[in-house]
Amino acid sequence: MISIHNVSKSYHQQNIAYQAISNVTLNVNKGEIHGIIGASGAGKSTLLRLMNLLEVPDAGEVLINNQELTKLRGRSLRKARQTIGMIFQHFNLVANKTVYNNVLVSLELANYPKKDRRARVTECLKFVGLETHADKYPAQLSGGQKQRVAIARALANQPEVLLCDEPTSALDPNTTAEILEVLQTINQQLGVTIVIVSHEMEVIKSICNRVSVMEKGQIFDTVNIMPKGFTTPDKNPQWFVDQLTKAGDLHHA
Ligand SMILES: Nc1ncnc2c1ncn2[C@@H]1O[C@H](COP(=O)(O)OP(=O)(O)OP(=O)(O)O)[C@@H](O)[C@H]1O
Repeated sequence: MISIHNVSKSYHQQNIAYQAISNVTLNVNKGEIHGIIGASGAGKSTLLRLMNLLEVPDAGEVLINNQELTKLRGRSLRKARQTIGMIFQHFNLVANKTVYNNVLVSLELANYPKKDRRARVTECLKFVGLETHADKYPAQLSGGQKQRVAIARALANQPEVLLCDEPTSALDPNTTAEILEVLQTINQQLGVTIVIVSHEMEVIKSICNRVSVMEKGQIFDTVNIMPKGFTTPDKNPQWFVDQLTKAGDLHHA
């Protein structure tokens, strides 16, 4: 599905080159949820951004469905990129557009048939459970709801791959579980291949079936794992109290 061959990427700052990715080769198989984990600065986000050419590699090849992205330019690159959706830690929504229009933008950019746009936006918002929030603005939403809008926007053009850059790192544990559940449903019901970068071990262990561990711009190892699932979100205030007091080292005021 995604093949990265001998890819390298360096950043240049004040004439000093920093090698963020060194000669990485990686295959992400169709239908899997592939995690990328490692210490801060290991190169996780850079590797993810190389997969849709948000970062252009200095060397090596990036292929999606055997099509070499690194050889495409202009219109054909834009078309190939439509098979890849992406979501981010801080959602990247347009603040002065409604939820509906945030999703619509991605259809407009892809020249989606005009007559079908309304139905497609509504379908995507329904999928993430936000159809009643279409006229709200991002500032009126919770973090989890913002990430759902970003997911709806990423799904609008029916991508085959969804790249997720720290998708839950700005969210509390309960909202994290809700978003992981949405991602798992996208994988299972829509057959979308998912690549998820996270520094949170629990997040990676919960839904991934293959994980690459990065260190200093390289892949240290790739392992197959059995996703261990996530606990159902519990919003009951007593649950928070129990979590705080169960170790016995805190007392009620
Ligand atoms: N646009 C940039 N310009 C200069 N250096 C960059 C840029 N983006 C990343 N880097 C550097 O490349 C290295 C890898 O960064 P990257 O964000 O890919 O790591 P990461 O593993 O995702 O880290 P984190 O978990 O902290 O986000 C870091 O040392 C970072 O400072």
